[in-house]
Amino acid sequence: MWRRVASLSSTISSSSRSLSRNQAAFGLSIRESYATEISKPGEEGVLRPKEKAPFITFVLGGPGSGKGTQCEKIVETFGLTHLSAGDLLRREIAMHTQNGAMILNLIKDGKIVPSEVTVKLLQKELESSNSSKFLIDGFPRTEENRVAFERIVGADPDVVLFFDCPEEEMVKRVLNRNQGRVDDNITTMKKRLKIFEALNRPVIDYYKNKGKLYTINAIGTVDDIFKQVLPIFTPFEEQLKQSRHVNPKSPLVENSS
Ligand SMILES: Nc1ncnc2c1ncn2[C@@H]1O[C@H](COP(=O)(O)OP(=O)(O)O)[C@@H](O)[C@H]1O
Ligand SMILES: O=c1ccn([C@@H]2O[C@H](COP(=O)(O)OP(=O)(O)O)[C@@H](O)[C@H]2O)c(=O)[nH]1
Ligand SMILES: [Mg+2]
Repeated sequence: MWRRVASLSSTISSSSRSLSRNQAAFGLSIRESYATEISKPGEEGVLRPKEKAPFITFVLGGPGSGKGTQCEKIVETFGLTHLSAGDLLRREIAMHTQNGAMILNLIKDGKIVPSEVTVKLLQKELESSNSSKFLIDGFPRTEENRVAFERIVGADPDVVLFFDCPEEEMVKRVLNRNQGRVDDNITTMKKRLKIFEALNRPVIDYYKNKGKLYTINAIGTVDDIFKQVLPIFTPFEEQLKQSRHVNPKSPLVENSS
């Protein structure tokens, strides 16, 4: 669904001037204009509503706060498609792509990869997916990331989760993670915590001010924490039920028996 809509993005950017005119004329935002179909011959200048924008959840929290772990539970229960920005970047390293070496150096040093690189990777995944409900894990890390996503993808999150965890706990978890990650060591972890406070906090505050932020106390067992996550999605029940990838065991799927 999203792929079909987003494939219009090249048409849109190549005719941005006429699009702005159309947007102005119809009072449409970029997000809404992605959800329209360009008119057929004989219907010039008419933008007809076509597809709904995707349901997007951003998952924020410091390193080791449990984002990835809770994302797995959310996917299992609600069938959203999980896109981990960190995993996409690590895949670039593993595949030795053009940006692979640069990404590796930044991750080793706990620094943030240029927004354009990360947003393009996310955009590719969003466009090639048949899903219309996404969990974007570990992104946006900075205000610049947030603005770049808005500009390039042209979508806003419906929900922003923030896993709030004390630093000592995050350090303990990261040092015990055991996934062989180049950044799971005390030196890089200290840098990552500083970068989280300096660059990710403003993003968290931004969504708080927009009324989209859901703060979760990330201390406790995985299941206890998930109990706080579950009700956040209840108001979105109808939208999530329409997902093609929804897990049949999801509490949001009506029992047919
Ligand atoms: N509630 C929890 N209590 C204890 N350990 C946890 C909890 N949630 C996750 N972990 C563990 O902590 C480590 C970091 O979790 P992860 O989900 O990878 O965090 P993040 O994606 O935020 O860095 C992993 O080894 C994970 O198994
Ligand atoms: O949008 C992103 C996501 C991740 N990273 C880099 O990838 C690392 C690991 O991110 P991930 O989300 O996998 O780490 P987690 O918070 O889950 O431990 C970060 O420290 C950054 O160096 C980045 O630059 N931009
Ligand atoms: Mg993670």
